[in-house]
Amino acid sequence: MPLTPIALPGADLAFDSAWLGPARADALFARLLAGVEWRTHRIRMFGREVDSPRRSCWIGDPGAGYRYSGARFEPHPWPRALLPLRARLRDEVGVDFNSVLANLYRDGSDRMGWHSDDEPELGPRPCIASVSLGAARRFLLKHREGGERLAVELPHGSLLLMRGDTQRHYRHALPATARPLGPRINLTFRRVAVDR
Ligand SMILES: O=C(O)CCC(=O)C(=O)O
Ligand SMILES: [Fe+2]
Repeated sequence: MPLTPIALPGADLAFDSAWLGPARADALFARLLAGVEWRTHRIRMFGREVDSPRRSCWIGDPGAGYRYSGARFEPHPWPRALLPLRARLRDEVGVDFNSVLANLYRDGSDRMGWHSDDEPELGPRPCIASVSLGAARRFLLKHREGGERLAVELPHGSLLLMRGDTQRHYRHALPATARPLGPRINLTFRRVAVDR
């Protein structure tokens, strides 16, 4: 299936609901679930440090680190299973992503609050490629000032691209759901400035 634009004023979104076929998506999900060093990260909420309501792992090239509470952390090395995705995204999207934030939502109560991916090391108009595996969840976007809102269901094997001014104008979130759901893995491929 091709990447298809999703119309949303001030954003630049493209979506493929079946970027990975079911067999590939199943295999990748199983390998990442078992093979990634999933950890509960500490995040700042309302000025306090709390456990994030999900498991995560930063993955990337040496030096493509991430900043947290003033410190810079080295990412985990790329699992072999992710290298074909990186190469395919380079070909199809034209971006050589050098890092990935992997998130594991163990069930419907795991979630991610409203935020923009607007860290300075991503640059002013970042391209972020979001691959989803496992249970389908609702992804929300909300304009910072205007009333525009969008909900997209992200199924197993889907790819959502956020480009251009999307992060500048919009926040996004993955809300909890009361529906009984199995685990979901999300991979956000990013290109960060390398600290060398
Ligand atoms: O799980 C998702 O679909 C969103 C993840 C996200 O927004 C992020 O990693 O910054
Ligand atoms: Fe995000």
